[in-house]
Amino acid sequence: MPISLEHIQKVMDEAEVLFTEKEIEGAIDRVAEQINQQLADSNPVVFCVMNGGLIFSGKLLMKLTFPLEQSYLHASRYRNETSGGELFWKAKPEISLMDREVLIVDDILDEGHTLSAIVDFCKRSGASQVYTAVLMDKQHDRKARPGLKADFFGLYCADRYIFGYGMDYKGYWRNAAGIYAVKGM
Ligand SMILES: O=P(O)(O)OC[C@H]1O[C@H](OP(=O)(O)OP(=O)(O)O)[C@H](O)[C@@H]1O
Ligand SMILES: Nc1nc2[nH]cnc2c(=O)[nH]1
Repeated sequence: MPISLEHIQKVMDEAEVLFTEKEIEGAIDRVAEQINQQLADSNPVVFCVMNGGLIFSGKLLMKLTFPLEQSYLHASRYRNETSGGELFWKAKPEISLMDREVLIVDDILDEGHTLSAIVDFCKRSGASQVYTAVLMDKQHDRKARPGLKADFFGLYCADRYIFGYGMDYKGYWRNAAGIYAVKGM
């Protein structure tokens, strides 16, 4: 069934604000500071995980103050749905990862299957070290493996379906300048 714009607007009107733009920008500053301290001499290639990682990557990259290369990859498990399925590669990295330090930047670590599969792929492709950075870490006990964490993360969020700052609700509201939870989800 096609999604109605009325429904999309209603979801925003009824959503709960979890984090304001100011709070998120503070978190991005903190993540950037940690990455600047740890990766400054590593000449990394930084991959944005499309689509959700777009806004966090863009904001983060401008705060990194050392030489790096930037690229993107596109792997999706949700494909505009609100529950995850099989990982589907839409674009694998084009740049060689052989003997490179790699930083993967994504919007959210939920169950972590997406990030784990991307990290495994990078290691199999010859990366010497793979780091991960996510804006949000969702709190629950369904992680792909117990204790799974990103190397760098911005904020913890509740076990709700969230959108904004790159994260979508059915393909919409990636542009929302805050992080919102869908009512009832
Ligand atoms: O930790 P997981 O449970 O694997 O979920 C996290 C992934 O889900 C979202 O991607 P999605 O597949 O929705 O694609 P998108 O980035 O295009 O929204 C998000 O951007 C992460 O990549
Ligand atoms: N937009 C969005 N994508 C996700 N992918 C995994 N969890 C989420 C979530 O809560 N929101």
